[in-house]
Formats: sequence, structure tokens, C-alpha cells
Amino acid sequence: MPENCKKIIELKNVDKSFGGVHAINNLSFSIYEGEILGLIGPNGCGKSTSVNLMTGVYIHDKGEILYYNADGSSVTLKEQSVPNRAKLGMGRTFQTPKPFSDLTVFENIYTIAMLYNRTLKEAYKAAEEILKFVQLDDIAEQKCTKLPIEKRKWLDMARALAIRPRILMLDECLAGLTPSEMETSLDMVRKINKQGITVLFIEHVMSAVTKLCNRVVVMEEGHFMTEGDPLEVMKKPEVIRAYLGEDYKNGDA
Ligand SMILES: Nc1ncnc2c1ncn2[C@@H]1O[C@H](COP(=O)(O)OP(=O)(O)OP(=O)(O)O)[C@@H](O)[C@H]1O
Repeated sequence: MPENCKKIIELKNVDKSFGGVHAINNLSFSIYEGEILGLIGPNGCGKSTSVNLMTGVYIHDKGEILYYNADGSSVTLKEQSVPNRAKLGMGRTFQTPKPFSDLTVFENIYTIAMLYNRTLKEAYKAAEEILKFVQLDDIAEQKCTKLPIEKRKWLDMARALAIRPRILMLDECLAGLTPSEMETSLDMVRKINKQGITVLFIEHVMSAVTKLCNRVVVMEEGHFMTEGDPLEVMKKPEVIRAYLGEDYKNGDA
């Protein structure tokens, strides 16, 4: 990244184990303000765990995770609760969205907006705007129990937007979508980013990563492997090897 780009999150030598599973191993990388960063790597390499460490679902064992405020001051995230991290401006979605199922689509967004706006009137207005933004206004009054997968994913994005994030972490937001739903979702992510929100995009669909991301970080077995321009990175032998395994080493792939 150019020297003048401002960091928003920085992981420094982070470690996390679950019993005997060393899920994150001396992991260091930074996310820069305004970018769409792809976080990629083979299944089980630690992408979701990294998001869970940044957002406070898990606490790291070693190392440091710093969050940089808009004024350049930094906060050590280990000391921050999950709600505090959201208040700082860290939003996220989940691989399996879990909306408040007894509430309508609108109520799901409004309930969260109430916590992040000064007045109920402001929260209502924000929820209405977000509802339109994610194209769910036609089903605003529907209960969430029977929403199709793409609508659940968009509602999850809407709920994350309701916290007024500076950074949004999208964990496999395309999984289970048809190609045309994927395109709609990618457009939505671009629109979110154009509003000045930094995006961390975790995805296995490489065509989507190359279309959307300015930069990618590749992980392997819990650690940082490489980073750079998406198309350039995908050509690197070590990245191909990580995805294709031993066949590649033997020259069979
Ligand atoms: N709560 C947990 N308890 C035990 N092991 C865990 C836990 N969470 C993650 N792991 C393990 O940590 C490793 C990294 O998992 P993680 O889900 O972060 O990988 P990932 O790169 O997101 O995978 P995928 O691409 O399949 O979603 C895996 O070996 C996983 O089994």
C-alpha cells in the first residue's frame, strides 16, 4: 500500500489456539481505510477466526490487534467488549445469518439502529434508508422466519450497516447465492464502499474477489502467506499450491 494510506485495523503477531488446534499462528496484516480487502485462503486456514478475533467473539492469546480511529488515535482491541467494538465502527456479517426471527425485516434493522442513533426519529429514518439501500423495502413487513437465503444475507448486511460502521467485514456473503444474486450483492458491496466504508471481504468465489477487491491477503494454516493485487497474487505458485495441494508440487495439476 502507498505510504500515505491510513490503517484502520492492524494485526501484529496474533496467535489463537482452541485446545490443541493452533488456528491463528503469528498472523500480521493491516487493513487500510477506504479499501476493499479480500481475505482468502483454503478451507480452515483461519479467515473466520481472524474476523472473530477482530470483532471480539474470541480473544487472542498472543500479539496485538489495533483499531485506528478517524483522528489517527489507536485503541487496543483486546480491552474492548463486543458492543464497544461495534460502537467504534466495526460491523460484520455471519456465514450463517441469524436475524431476530420473531421480528419483521424492518424491525430487525430498526432495533439495531435504535442503539446507534441519538433519537428514535433518527433511528427510524436510518432504518428506512438502509432498507431501501439493500433493496428489501418490498418485504419490509415480512417476518424473518421464511426469508430466502439471498434476502437473509442482505438483511444481515443491513443490520451491520445499522451500527454506522467505518469498516464492514463480510464473511462469505455470496455463499448459496445464484450468479445473478451474486452480481446484485457485489454491486451492493461496491455501493457500501463508495459511501466511505472500508470492506473486508472473505470469499471462496475467486472471480468475485478479483472483480471486487483492490487488494488481497492470503492466509495458509493460520498465518499470513502473501498479499497484493488479486490477479497477480492468484498467479503466484505458492498460492496455487495452497489451493491445489500436493498435486501441484508434483506437476500434475
Ligand atoms: N470454536 C472453535 N473451536 C475449535 N476449533 C475451532 C473453533 N473455531 C475455529 N476452529 C478451528 O480453527 C481453524 C480455522 O477455522 P476458520 O473457521 O477460521 O477457518 P476458515 O478459513 O474461515 O475456513 P472456511 O473457509 O472453511 O470457512 C479450523 O481448524 C477450525 O476447525
